[in-house]
Amino acid sequence: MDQDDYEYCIPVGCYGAPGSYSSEAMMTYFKNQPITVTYYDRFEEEIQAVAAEEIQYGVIPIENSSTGSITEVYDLIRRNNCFIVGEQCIKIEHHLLALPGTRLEDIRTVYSHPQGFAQCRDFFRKHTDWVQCPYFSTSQSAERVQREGNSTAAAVANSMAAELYGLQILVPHIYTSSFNYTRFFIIAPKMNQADHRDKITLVLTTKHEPGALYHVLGHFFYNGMNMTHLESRPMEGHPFEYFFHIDVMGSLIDPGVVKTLDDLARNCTYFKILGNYPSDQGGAAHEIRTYRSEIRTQCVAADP
Ligand SMILES: O=C(O)C(=O)C[C@]1(C(=O)O)C=C[C@@H](O)C=C1
Repeated sequence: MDQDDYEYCIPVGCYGAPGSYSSEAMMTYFKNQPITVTYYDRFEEEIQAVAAEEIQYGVIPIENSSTGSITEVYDLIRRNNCFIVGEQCIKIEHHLLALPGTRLEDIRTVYSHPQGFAQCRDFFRKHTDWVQCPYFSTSQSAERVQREGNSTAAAVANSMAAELYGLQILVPHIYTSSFNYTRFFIIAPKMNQADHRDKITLVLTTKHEPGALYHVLGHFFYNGMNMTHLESRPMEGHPFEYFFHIDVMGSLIDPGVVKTLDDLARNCTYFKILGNYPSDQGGAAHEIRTYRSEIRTQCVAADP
């Protein structure tokens, strides 16, 4: 590789370390594109690096299908000057990893990202004598078990981490829900201008009065815009008042969508578009849509 090749690489930030689910999402999203990766221990450091334009993109988890939103990331994206330019869903398959030769009865301590523990709640209910130690990412938890050479420790992480850090899969598939997916945001210092962007993420506040949110939702309903996510986050210093983070299908290229959002913004006390980007159409997103329509069909069949 010569100097020109290095200059061509896209600088991407990623949470955790090689083998983290975030790195899996990054590799899927940037497949076949030359990237140079900087890993971050904390979501905040990564988001600030994007806002400061130290990296061109950041890959960061936003919500899990079983345990819900990674609320800290919502707050950080809102507070820092960065935009959502893409999304990537991946299937999450946690295993219990330990040093080769470790027996299940030897385990005393388990390391993982808090989401790893939350997504394997039923498994850990059977092992209440183990100390659950929240650590950075799942892959850093695996790396710690290897580095410390501790045969009473284990980590919750994926098979890629097992391979990278020389651990054995002591108990496979320890996640509670077999339908376990995490959605990641791809963030950047500037908005995505791609033609095929079809999803909008925005944040707003309303007056503290009856029906305020109902009127917000009405704008989407009357203009045929499908809302796919609503998250309320507390407003610091204003007890029990909220920022509403909303994902809705639409493109800012469409004048009808722009008019709907203009009208909506006029009725809000705060309004910011955090991104307009192409929705994930990949394998995991397809599995989720298929599962959803199967469930809907079953519900209709059960309720004639
Ligand atoms: O720890 C990792 O490997 C991560 O990429 C973080 C993270 C998360 O924060 O949700 C990502 C996906 C899984 O849901 C579990 C952990």
